[in-house]
Amino acid sequence: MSIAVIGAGAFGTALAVSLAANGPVTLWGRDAARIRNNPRLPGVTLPPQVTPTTDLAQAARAETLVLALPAQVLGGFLAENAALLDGKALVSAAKGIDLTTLTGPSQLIARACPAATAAVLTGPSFAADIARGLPTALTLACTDPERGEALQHCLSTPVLRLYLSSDVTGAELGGALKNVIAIAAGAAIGSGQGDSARAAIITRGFAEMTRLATDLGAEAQTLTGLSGLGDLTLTCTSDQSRNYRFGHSRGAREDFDRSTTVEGAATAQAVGAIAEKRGIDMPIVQAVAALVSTQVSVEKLMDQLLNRPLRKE
Ligand SMILES: NC(=O)C1=CN([C@@H]2O[C@H](COP(=O)(O)OP(=O)(O)OC[C@H]3O[C@@H](n4cnc5c(N)ncnc54)[C@H](O)[C@@H]3O)[C@@H](O)[C@H]2O)C=CC1
Ligand SMILES: O=C(CO)COP(=O)(O)O
Repeated sequence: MSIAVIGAGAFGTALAVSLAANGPVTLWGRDAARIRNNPRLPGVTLPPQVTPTTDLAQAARAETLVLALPAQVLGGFLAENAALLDGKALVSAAKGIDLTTLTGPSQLIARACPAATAAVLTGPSFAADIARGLPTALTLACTDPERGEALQHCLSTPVLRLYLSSDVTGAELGGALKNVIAIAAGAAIGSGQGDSARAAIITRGFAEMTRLATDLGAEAQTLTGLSGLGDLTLTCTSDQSRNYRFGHSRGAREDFDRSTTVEGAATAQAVGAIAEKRGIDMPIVQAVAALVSTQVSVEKLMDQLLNRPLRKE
């Protein structure tokens, strides 16, 4: 199966470098100079098996396209390039919910490219770790069992181990929601609330993730896997996470580079809107939505969370 990675940011570049262990890979990006020398992934050079290109038609000749674009640009990109992409196997690596349509990557693919096979690649994985060839386990979710298995095999490498799931909704919601909770965890640590408060945010955040995902048709078990609890743990506890660092900067009242991709910010607002519509209690997500869209302080939001009525676990 020929492979192209679409999007030459940190994650797309890391995936292309890793997948080169299996054979040739095309890496598409908008800027030729930045594809070869990605400022978001310093020190990483493309192996000869990776062919960089700015020609989307050339990249789209591959049978399998891994879409490594930010969640908020994915819908527009798919709509604009549907003629080239429809009918392919489209594997989204984006972790977010689209703020315009309030849907995840698989629905964006289905809407723009109805003849495509949609799959989701998600789970605990920092681009820098993957690019360095460190061992990583991910979830590959696809509703079609045969195509899912074929993708699992073609996208696994000796150090990148993919576990197959048919629960696309659960897998993509786990990846999207953990970013929101990571912002909350970072904010708690940045504002000096301590490690115990972070553990409470991770645990109660996981309860919120499961509540929403199961309401939307996901299996609860998926949330306990790599794409849910696995990625939540990684992202809430590592300085490598941009979502965590963004939350930390808000808590510590420090500056943050606004050009950084922080998927949890828009996703908090999207999920807040979904939760409100469906009457689902998601106080941590709503607090993060307020944090990213207003000037409210982390301390005030913490007070609001702590002053909620006591309840059963
Ligand atoms: N960096 C990481 O460690 C991981 C990232 N991801 C996910 O991968 C997705 C991409 O993230 P990163 O690569 O890290 O972000 P990034 O900020 O490093 O790169 C984003 C890339 O998208 C391109 N881009 C932006 N708008 C575009 C458009 N309209 N058309 C075409 N290209 C466009 C940019 O030029 C850039 O190359 C996100 O959803 C993220 O959550 C998933 C796992 C790990
Ligand atoms: O998704 C990731 C790790 O699994 C990367 O997290 P950040 O986007 O917060 O850096």
